Amino acid sequence: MTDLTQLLHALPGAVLLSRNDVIVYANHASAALLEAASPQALLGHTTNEFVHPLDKQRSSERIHRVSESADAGAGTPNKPSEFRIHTCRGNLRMVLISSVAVEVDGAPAVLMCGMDMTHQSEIQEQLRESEQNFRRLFESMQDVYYRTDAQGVVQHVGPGVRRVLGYEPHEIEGHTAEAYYPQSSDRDAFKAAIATHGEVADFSGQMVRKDGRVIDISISSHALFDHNGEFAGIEGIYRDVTQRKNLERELQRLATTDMLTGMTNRRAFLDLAERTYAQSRRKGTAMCLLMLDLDHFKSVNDRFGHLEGDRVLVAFTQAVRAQLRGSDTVGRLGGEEFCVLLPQTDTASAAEVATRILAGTRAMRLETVAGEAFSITVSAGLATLLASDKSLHRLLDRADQSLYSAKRSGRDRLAIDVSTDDPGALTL
Ligand SMILES: Nc1nc2c(ncn2[C@@H]2O[C@H](COP(=O)(O)OP(=O)(O)OP(=O)(O)O)[C@@H](O)[C@H]2O)c(=O)[nH]1
Repeated sequence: MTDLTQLLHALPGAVLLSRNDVIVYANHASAALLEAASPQALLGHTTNEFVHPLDKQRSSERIHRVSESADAGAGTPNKPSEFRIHTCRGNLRMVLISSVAVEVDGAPAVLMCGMDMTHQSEIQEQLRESEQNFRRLFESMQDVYYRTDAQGVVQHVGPGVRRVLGYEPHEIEGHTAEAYYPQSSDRDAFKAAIATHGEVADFSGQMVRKDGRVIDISISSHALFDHNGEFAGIEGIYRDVTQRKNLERELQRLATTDMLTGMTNRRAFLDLAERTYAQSRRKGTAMCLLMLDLDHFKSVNDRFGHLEGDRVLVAFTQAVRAQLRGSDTVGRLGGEEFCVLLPQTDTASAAEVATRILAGTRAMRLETVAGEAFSITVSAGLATLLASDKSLHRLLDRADQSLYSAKRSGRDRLAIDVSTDDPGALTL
């Protein structure tokens, strides 16, 4: 027994022996755990003295049960359980305790062993706190987190989906993501990008909300692979960028529109004409430019004032617009000079349009705010894209020259570029 006592003293785990709840033996590790001066200092104290008031009842019940479980000898140890313990110095510790009924020197006793879990408990608390922080962040995130399987079926979607798409997460989970894309081409382009690069960042697309409204979204995602390297799905986030897109669209509109007439401004018109020119050359399709310039517009300003002049410009551009197809574009090149871009149009058709514009302008019944009636006329110069044209500027120049010739020969008329080899080309 003496040898065994020496061994128990050397044991790193805390061991206590109690009889009628009074400590009759304590090893060095238990003195260290309870911050007692020595093992002897613990003798005569009850074990319950050290237990935190909130854990006292549970502790007494367990010791009572374990004592009763013994039938004339060693009983079954109870399951280890954590208890808050106050040390002799008043420090709080979390201790994992297990006890068993024993018989020592012919009398029943309870043998307890304890392990200090204070540190582990702190780690758990930190983990819990970090988990709670993560959850809070996840719940309040503006972005919607989502994960699909290899077939595109949504496995998980974050709570942000309520705000962005108006659905509860469970209404989305289990369905394929395709259902929420108004244009399948968006989803196809997204899948192709993921297949090629394994990820996409700030990918633009559109989605349909539960209430039917189409919103602009931006997606950042990456492909998932299983441990065999097989494609296992997609994980990422998307966010509602409708406001940003609307703002961008508005800025784009402002940057490309002439404020007075609402027609395309000079820079945007020339950009579009450049693109149309390149496309016509590539595809070998026809294209015409029609230059328009109001006649003696200075006299309108001089007679009625600049504001009346502005109203004439607005009325004139609306009258021009009314004669055109949706694919034609009116650009305000400056002042009272306009240009009409007529893609996929031959000279004869463009001349018909020009003649209608001239007649329409002539027929406009204008009236000042003060009620004075007047009318205006316009001169037009038409040029058709030629195989020999090396740049858009060549075409613009020829349309300009024609306009000059219309002005010189009396105004209120159309002049067609004479260098055109189109058989429908005429100088009116
Ligand atoms: N009201 C108004 N007038 C403008 C605007 N831009 C240019 N103008 C005027 O348009 C007139 C153009 O005059 P001119 O270039 O001499 O040409 P015109 O009088 O139309 O004569 P022709 O072109 O030779 O038939 C000038 O009086 C400009 O002040 C505008 O935004 N608003």
